[in-house]
Amino acid sequence: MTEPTLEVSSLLTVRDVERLARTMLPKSTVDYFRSGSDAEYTRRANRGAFRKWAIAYRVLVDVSRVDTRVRVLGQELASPILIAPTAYHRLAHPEGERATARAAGGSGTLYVASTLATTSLEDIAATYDAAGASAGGASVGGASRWFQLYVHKDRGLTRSLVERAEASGYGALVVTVDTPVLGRRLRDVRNAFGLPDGMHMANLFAPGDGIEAKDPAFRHAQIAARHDASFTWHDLASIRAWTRMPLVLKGIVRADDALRARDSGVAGIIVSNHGGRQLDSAVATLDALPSVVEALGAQAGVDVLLDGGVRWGTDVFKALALGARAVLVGRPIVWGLTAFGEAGVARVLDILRSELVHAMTLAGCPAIDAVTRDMLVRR
Ligand SMILES: Cc1cc2nc3c(=O)[nH]c(=O)nc-3n(C[C@H](O)[C@H](O)[C@H](O)COP(=O)(O)O)c2cc1C
Ligand SMILES: CC(C)CC(=O)C(=O)O
Repeated sequence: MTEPTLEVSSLLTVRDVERLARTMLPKSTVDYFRSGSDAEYTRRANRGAFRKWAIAYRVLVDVSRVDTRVRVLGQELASPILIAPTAYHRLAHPEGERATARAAGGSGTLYVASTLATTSLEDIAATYDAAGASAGGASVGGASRWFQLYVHKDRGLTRSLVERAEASGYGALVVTVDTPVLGRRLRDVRNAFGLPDGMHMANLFAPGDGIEAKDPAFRHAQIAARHDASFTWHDLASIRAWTRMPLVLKGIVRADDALRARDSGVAGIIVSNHGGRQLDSAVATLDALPSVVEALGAQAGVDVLLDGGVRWGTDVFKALALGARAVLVGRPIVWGLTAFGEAGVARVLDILRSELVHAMTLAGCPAIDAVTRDMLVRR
């Protein structure tokens, strides 16, 4: 890892942040963060889908004040831009998830902590809340941090993760449903990607656990082999029985699955294809969004979120116009963390938020409920 030579304020776009971060990391880490699976059609398609829409802006609207507040799972958030769960933040920066949690908590941004964090979920929770408290309490109380769950074959382990998340006051449980097995990221295979010595999956193993000692550079391919590929809609009921946290399903791209999720009593779904890292040739998330939103209807009681390829404020605008309640960003956060730690994550959030405000201002939309379907035309 090398030190950046730029000031954080000189980074004007998410693209600038990524460009800098990629010069600072070993190749195998850049490859892990960046890659999609196989031919990477879906990773690219996620971006391409945003380019297919143009904004038919409105004029002569009072946009002297623009309000980006939204309600997600009944909670008011200052902005519809959330942090997607991503693994292994200590690969990006020595402070890892703690730096991400401080940036998120300090700005009141909703942070979804990963099962595969390199910091324990208890530590992330405490760090997030402390940052929220010192920033004026905007995010105290835990509702603005959610925990992402990978369902393991070991039901006892899975259940203990859920119980620990509940005990730590996480506001929702995000069950990732697109990873029964790991997508084939060719660069990771070729690089024999694994965690370096001294870094571990803090929610799953304690340092010095027999399992880690046997294989210190525990390959993440082996980790995903511990996921329960037999997990079905039917088994979701057992997770519901373990916790009072609302459930969110992450990785839905079909209308019928969205309806099934609603019928299973989930509070939210994330239209996601894992950033193009799982099934290659999977439909781009922005392309999948309208059918999901239409199937659920306006009074669905299920909040629809989206991730995948969000890199500009105008991308956020487009996803909201097509019916998403909010969006999550994955890689941009990891690049920000690499470049400047906590300040880098804060910078990425700030760039996207100000770009969204700018887009809403120029489009004649003073509040999120003005960002409607008719604001877009197909290119
Ligand atoms: C490096 C990396 C690690 C990820 N780790 C997880 C994870 O642990 N759990 C999960 O549900 N999704 C994980 N994802 C998927 C993200 O939550 C999200 O769906 C995706 O990154 C969104 O696309 P974007 O990176 O284009 O914003 C990961 C993605 C990346 C790039
Ligand atoms: C080991 C993987 C399941 C972690 C992950 O979600 C990812 O790298 O996309």
